[in-house]
Amino acid sequence: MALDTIVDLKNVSVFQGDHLVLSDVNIHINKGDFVYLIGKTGSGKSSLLKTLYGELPVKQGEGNVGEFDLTKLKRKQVPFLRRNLGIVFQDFELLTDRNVNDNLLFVLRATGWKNKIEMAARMQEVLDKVGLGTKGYKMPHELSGGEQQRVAVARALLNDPDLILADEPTGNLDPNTTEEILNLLYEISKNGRAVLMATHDYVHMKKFSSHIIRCADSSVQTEEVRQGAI
Ligand SMILES: Nc1ncnc2c1ncn2[C@@H]1O[C@H](COP(=O)(O)OP(=O)(O)OP(=O)(O)O)[C@@H](O)[C@H]1O
Repeated sequence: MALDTIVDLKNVSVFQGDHLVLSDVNIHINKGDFVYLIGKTGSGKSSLLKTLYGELPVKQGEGNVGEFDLTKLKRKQVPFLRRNLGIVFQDFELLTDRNVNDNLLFVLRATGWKNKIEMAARMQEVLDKVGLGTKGYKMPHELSGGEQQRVAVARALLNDPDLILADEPTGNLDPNTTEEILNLLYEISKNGRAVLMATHDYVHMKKFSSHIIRCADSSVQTEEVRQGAI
């Protein structure tokens, strides 16, 4: 794979059980790319993301995410794949019984960090990056939806992933907050990572030049889009 390649799928079929969701999927994502994943409800967006984070196996075709060959991925390797990814969901999925710092600490510990000073420094770094440098002591319920999603983005950045996968990350947010989160994800992609984001939000999509992957009729098409072109 070329050095800048983060995702490379060739003729991949995506199954949910025996049900063929997508066939002949060809996708190439490089460092710096900000890619929207669109398509009607049930067209296979989440299934495609699940394939990329090792939740659904690649049984047909060839697939690589970073250094990982998805066709050869064993169950026990999935956590290592996920350490190289940041995943953000629509409903934030923060642990509600602990504050922001402890949410981040939980992930650091689960991914092998041991040194307390290094962990504290990394947590501060990612919170600063999402503009929540002073809110580490807050409980999730003390934060707005947009702030909670920023925490989820901070959490996704902890292990400095090459690829952020976001499944409708702005689905529960108002338009202004949506724009803030999109700006944040866009900026992250421009710092040498890639972002693949499933969305139904066609309005905000116009704001960025980016690539689009469209799921329809059991297949995907890739399009390039310029500002205002949709
Ligand atoms: N766990 C599952 N078992 C079996 N079939 C599933 C499962 N999850 C999804 N499917 C089916 O796979 C197809 C694709 O679903 P998927 O969730 O990937 O679509 P989506 O584009 O993400 O939809 P949405 O926009 O509603 O999130 C649908 O037909 C759905 O019914």
